[in-house]
Amino acid sequence: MATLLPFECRWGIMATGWIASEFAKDLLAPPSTRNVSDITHRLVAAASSSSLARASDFLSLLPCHAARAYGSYAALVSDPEVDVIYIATPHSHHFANAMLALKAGKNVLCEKPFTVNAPQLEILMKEAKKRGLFLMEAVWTRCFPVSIEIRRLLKEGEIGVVKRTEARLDFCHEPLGEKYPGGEHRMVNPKLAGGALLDLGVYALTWVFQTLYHDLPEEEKERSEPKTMGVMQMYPETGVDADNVVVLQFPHATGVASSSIFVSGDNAPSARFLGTEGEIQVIGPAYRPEGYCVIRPGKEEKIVPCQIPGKGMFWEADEVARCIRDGKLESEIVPLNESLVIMRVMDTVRRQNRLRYPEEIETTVYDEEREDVLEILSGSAE
Ligand SMILES: NC(=O)C1=CN([C@@H]2O[C@H](COP(=O)(O)OP(=O)(O)OC[C@H]3O[C@@H](n4cnc5c(N)ncnc54)[C@H](OP(=O)(O)O)[C@@H]3O)[C@@H](O)[C@H]2O)C=CC1
Ligand SMILES: O=C1OC[C@@H](O)[C@H](O)[C@H]1O
Repeated sequence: MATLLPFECRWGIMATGWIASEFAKDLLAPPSTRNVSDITHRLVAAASSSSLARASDFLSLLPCHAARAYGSYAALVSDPEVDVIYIATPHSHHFANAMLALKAGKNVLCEKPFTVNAPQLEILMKEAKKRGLFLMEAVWTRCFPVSIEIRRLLKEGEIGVVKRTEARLDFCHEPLGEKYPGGEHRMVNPKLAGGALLDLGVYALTWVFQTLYHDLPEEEKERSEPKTMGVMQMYPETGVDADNVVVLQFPHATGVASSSIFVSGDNAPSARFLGTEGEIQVIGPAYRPEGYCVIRPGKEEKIVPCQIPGKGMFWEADEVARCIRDGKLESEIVPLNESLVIMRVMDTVRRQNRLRYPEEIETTVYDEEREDVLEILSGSAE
């Protein structure tokens, strides 16, 4: 009997910072450790905009001996062996970097938040569609089996009708002054589109949208874009938001999403789905759910821990591989339109709080010279 070989997805990694390295390690973990046998991943190449040596160093720490190192992103997107580019640069650069990859004919998985604003994302979506390429925001959380399981439970009425979702991501683990000296770190740097909302709030909003919007019938989604009201407290040194609370009014339910670098996380659940017959709580941080708890009046609490054999980024990579294998241009788990609606919500909250980034990174104009402009702007040019 013929055995079907797994589909091999060939990756190029753009940038060599922290998350690029975490992603690469997960990508190269044997799929069997998570009971996956239909696809495999190969890391074909990685590029650094700083130097070729940095890309080589990055690869030398990984078990991928034949992978090629490039000293520019342009060289990476020209590699004919690469099927999909994973973009792991700061927020400010996503639009230009994704355009570079799409224009070179590459499928794209782009780190969160997708872009600086919704109009930039609309341009990326048009470009991908025009070229018949796959495009997805790397909201890895959505691809966790536990997220899929929670969505199923809510859909099946485990806690009745969900009337409110509350989600939060508070990320102050150290005194702020020590963590972000000089305000240069991407978390607080306006030139890199920093701030709690774009960096962390996107996860809290993801839980609101996965539970109050994702499973609505398509024809209902258009009239269900929520009314949005958000407040922010600013990081004094740089003027980006350090703390925010966003209230979303859907026709059928309410969402509250908050995120902060001022507040330290505690043991409270990172998300609560409140229904007419009980609630489900997410255990673990909003970006990396480790389990859930079902609470119903008069019944025993049910705690369900979920195993994560690694960091958990392989599940989004698996989703990308399967979509590419099946010729899909977008993922049903992380749909483009949902990323766009969330981006619009973040635009609204920024407008309400007068948080605007430098024009050079809010722009919807793309030209190849932009790469240099961005480097000068963020002070990273050598
Ligand atoms: N999914 C998740 O859990 C996480 C996602 N993220 C997201 O990943 C992205 C990157 O975050 P992270 O890895 O922490 O950031 P890092 O600062 O560690 O890395 C960013 C990399 O981008 C490249 N880069 C290109 N231009 C610039 C520039 N002007 N300034 C700084 N870096 C530049 C650099 O790589 P090179 O020099 O090689 O080109 C740099 O190493 C962000 O979008 C962030 O929101 C971050 C953390 C967790
Ligand atoms: O995406 C993220 O996840 C949580 C943190 O590790 C990180 O700062 C943020 O960018």
